Amino acid sequence: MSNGLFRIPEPRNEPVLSYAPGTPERTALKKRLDELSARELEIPLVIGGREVRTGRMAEVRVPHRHAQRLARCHQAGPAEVQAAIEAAAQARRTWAAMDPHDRAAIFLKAADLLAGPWRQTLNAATMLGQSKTPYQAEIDAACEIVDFWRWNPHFMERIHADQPVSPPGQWNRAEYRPLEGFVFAVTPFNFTSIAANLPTAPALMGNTVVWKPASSAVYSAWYVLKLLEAAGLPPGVVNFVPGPGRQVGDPALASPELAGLHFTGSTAVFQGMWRAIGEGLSRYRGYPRIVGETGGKDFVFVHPSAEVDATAVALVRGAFEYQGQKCSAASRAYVPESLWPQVRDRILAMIAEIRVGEVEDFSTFMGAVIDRAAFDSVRKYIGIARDSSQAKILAGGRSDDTKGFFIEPTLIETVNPRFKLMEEEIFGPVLTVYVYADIRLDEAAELCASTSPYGLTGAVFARDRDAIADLTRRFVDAAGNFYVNDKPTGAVVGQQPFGGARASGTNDKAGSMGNLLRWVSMRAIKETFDPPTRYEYAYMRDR
Ligand SMILES: NC(=O)c1ccc[n+]([C@@H]2O[C@H](COP(=O)([O-])OP(=O)(O)OC[C@H]3O[C@@H](n4cnc5c(N)ncnc54)[C@H](O)[C@@H]3O)[C@@H](O)[C@H]2O)c1
Ligand SMILES: N[C@@H](CCC=O)C(=O)O
Repeated sequence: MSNGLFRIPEPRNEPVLSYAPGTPERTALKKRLDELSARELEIPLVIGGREVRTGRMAEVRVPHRHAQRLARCHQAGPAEVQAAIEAAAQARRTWAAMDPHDRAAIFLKAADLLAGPWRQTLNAATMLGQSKTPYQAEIDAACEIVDFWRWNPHFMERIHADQPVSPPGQWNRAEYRPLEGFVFAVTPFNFTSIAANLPTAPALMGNTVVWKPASSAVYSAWYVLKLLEAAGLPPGVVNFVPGPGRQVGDPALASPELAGLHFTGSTAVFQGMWRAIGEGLSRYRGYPRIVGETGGKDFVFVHPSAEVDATAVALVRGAFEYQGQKCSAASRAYVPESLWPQVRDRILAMIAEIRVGEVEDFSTFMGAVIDRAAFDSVRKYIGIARDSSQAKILAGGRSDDTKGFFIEPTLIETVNPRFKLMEEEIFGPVLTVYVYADIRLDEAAELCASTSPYGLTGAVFARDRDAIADLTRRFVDAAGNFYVNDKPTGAVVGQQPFGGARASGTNDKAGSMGNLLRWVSMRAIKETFDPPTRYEYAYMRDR
């Protein structure tokens, strides 16, 4: 332990670079894209710091150019999961005992490496593997990961600083112990930052981790792991076991050593995992901590006092950036009929300009959706609108999978506020709008608050201050991240802690003290300096 009350450096958010023509970051990113694109990787498992090759292979392809194979990835199964659990147990002995400042230093160093020499590797890997544009990669794979790794040590310090009072004669202490067992981190395809944060937040708090990345994002996940190794993360702290969901998930959840699940992904998968833990409860040493951030059906509610241009831009960016594949994406909007013609025409004008294509072409605003399953699923939803008398496709709706999984930004108007596309998560570039009569605003707000089972993000556009206050109150349970006059995407660590309630998850807020508290188990220590030496109490003395 340290002989000093060390202070974690004050966190600050990593500035977002512009990649504008002529900037050094643009040149560096293009060079790195060329370098990564020129070679195919073979991605092994990494268990206890050793590379493991199973020979059972999955392919990683570029979503916007699916003829190109980026990598072949070895797949884990039950035997490798068991080996990863054992490696985590072995590493826990020294990692849990390590001074928290030393653990923090590893992640702070990783943050600096990423802000500097590793930045364009993670950005390029995310662009190629997940079809993100330079800006979308930068805010995710560079800035948000750096932010997680700078802010989490700060939050850890604040947790450790929270100590009980000590009356005279005693010293009371709170110790924030890591959980007794391993944490299973299961990460989604759509954010490299989530892939980086889910294993490392519990690790920072002294836990060791078995990490299952999403198969469709294993390419950038591999570089996250290599960066952590470069920053000095000891072997066995994070064990990397890519593979099919159930092949990896079932044995991990069945292990008596499971102490926590850190999940982000779809609601259905999370609910299945929760059930599996519940049904097997008696096998565990304790009660596994379950943290899961899941799906959304995020809304924009437009008040008649809203500013048209700001509303239209928020809808376009909120709905179509990263092809609508954000849990926070605007996918349903409620617009008053008095504003709709102007808002609609502004959106149509922007959609007409938007370029969809290969993200290495820096003039694109959108790339491809992640894979064929996503492509088929989004097309199915568009087909439902096309076939319905209750909906009209105002723009987009076409798709092309000849070279990549491209889907046009699609604007749909429906006359049914409970139309399927107003209720279900689509996870693609589809925005459905219900136009309400201005005099029926109350009813529209009630519909907006109650239509979907989710409660992740939502936004209100209004200039009228009373309306802002009123709608903020009405939507109190409808969104864990609520925006006023801003799009519902783009939360920043340390600024808007992220997560939703209802079917959207446990709302433990990634990148906050709340999340880190789930990975520790407090021990209260009381030390008495001059303990009593007689058993009687004072009131007994007149006997
Ligand atoms: N709320 C949030 O913060 C947030 C953030 C990002 C994504 N999401 C949600 O994630 C979803 C999109 O991501 P996705 O397509 O990667 O989600 P997904 O649920 O298909 O997969 C998530 C992870 O779970 C794994 N998995 C699937 N079945 C499993 C099983 N039976 N056992 C163990 N692991 C299993 C996958 O391989 C992947 O690693 C959307 O619903 C989106 O809203 C939510
Ligand atoms: N935190 C991200 C969304 C993550 C989910 O996909 C945002 O705020 O847009």
